[in-house]
Amino acid sequence: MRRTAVTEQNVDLPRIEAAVREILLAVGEDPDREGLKDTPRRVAGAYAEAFQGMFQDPAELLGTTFDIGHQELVLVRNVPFYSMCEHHLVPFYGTAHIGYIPADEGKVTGLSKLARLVDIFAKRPQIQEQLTTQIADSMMDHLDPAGVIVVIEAEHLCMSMRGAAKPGSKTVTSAVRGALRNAVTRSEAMSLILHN
Ligand SMILES: Nc1nc2c(ncn2[C@@H]2O[C@H](COP(=O)(O)OP(=O)(O)OP(=O)(O)O)[C@@H](O)[C@H]2O)c(=O)[nH]1
Ligand SMILES: [Zn+2]
Repeated sequence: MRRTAVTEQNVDLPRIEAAVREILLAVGEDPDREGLKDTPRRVAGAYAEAFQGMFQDPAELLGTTFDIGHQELVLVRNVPFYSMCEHHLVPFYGTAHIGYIPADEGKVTGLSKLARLVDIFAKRPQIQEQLTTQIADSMMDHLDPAGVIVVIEAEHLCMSMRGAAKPGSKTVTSAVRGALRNAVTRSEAMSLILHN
């Protein structure tokens, strides 16, 4: 399933508004009181923004490439992101580190595209492992690189503000593909990632 349009119009805002009104009623609130009367509309807009990655196409984003004959590691470190845990629909957020080695005939993309790629997959109902592998696999699919490494560190509000209630705990995930699976290359990339 591929959806390409990049607009909030793809999200059914009235449907979210109706659902938010139901939630407010269900917790015993009065959705018509002054402070809450615009809340369903605001939440619908906020959700449309939080899930806009559903309607963006990584193939299109990574479609603009160029060849600069660089076949060494390119690493973009500390890309901040906000995502929504698909189990609880509360945020998880942190930083992504994305590296790749262009192949002989491989393509190089703009650095900003890598940062935007994180958002395409972060702005969906997500789990951290899947976010990590989707970024890595999408780079493998669209840039034909020799290798890819993606490392993500995040705090999950579903673990901080509720449930296990462990604020400050960080989850780290990685996805490594192709030549970056090689122990030496991988450890070079990891030392650059950790060199904060
Ligand atoms: N693997 C993984 N788990 C996640 C992620 N985000 C949230 N979770 C976990 O998903 C699990 C859902 O567990 P359930 O037992 O179905 O839900 P729950 O009763 O709300 O669980 P608690 O959070 O332990 O209260 C929890 O352990 C969450 O910590 C993620 O990105 N990756
Ligand atoms: Zn959760």
